[in-house]
Amino acid sequence: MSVNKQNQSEIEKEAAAKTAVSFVRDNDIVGLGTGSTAKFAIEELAKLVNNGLKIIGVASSIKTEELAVSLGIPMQELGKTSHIDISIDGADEFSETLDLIKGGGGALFREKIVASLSKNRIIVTDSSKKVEKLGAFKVPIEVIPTAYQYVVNELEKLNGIVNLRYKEGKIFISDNNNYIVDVDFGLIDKPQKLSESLNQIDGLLAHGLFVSLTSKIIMAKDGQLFTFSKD
Ligand SMILES: O=C[C@H](O)[C@H](O)[C@H](O)COP(=O)(O)O
Repeated sequence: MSVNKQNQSEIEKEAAAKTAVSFVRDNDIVGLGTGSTAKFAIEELAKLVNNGLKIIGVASSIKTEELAVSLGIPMQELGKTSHIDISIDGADEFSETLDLIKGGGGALFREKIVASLSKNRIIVTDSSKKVEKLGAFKVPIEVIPTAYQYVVNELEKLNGIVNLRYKEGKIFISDNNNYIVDVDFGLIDKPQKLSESLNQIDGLLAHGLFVSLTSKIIMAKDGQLFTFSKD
């Protein structure tokens, strides 16, 4: 990406994130996403908290927890949370049907739990994330190491090309001490069907296809805001 394109994408991410934060109300329990776009939302929320907004944050990753705590946002453990009023998170790809691919940063499992607990699920993105059909971005899948080879076999039966994720020369380990595989299924015609097939595989903890888990997507492009929602 050229420097200008990169700047443009950062500007778009920030604009979308700040808009999403305007939906947060006093006393909300707020799900905090992971990644470079969610980070803008967390920083904006922290400013409001320091000016008196009363919220409790719930983090979708260790990195987000550390950031939110360092900025002074009061936090509650995900495992002790039964309800989230609003969550704000990023995505790696989205379609106008509000289906997403997430997990580029490896946080998909906790992000899915946060989204599942949330009443109002807002996704914030720059314009590079919008696609006609999901699938150019390989689907991140979290795998319990003991089941690794079995899960690979099952993913190959679904015509997936499986790549174990590495970081800095070492196998990437998720916040939950599992592996991540990035799986190329080609362009995905039926995300719901693929999601259901993946959900059947023992040892596959979570996959990055988010279907029916989004209320609204806020995308910024060329200084304008675009909103995608079911209603
Ligand atoms: O695991 C990471 C998350 O799903 C992120 O929300 C996703 O990768 C988008 O990240 P970014 O906002 O940095 O593009």
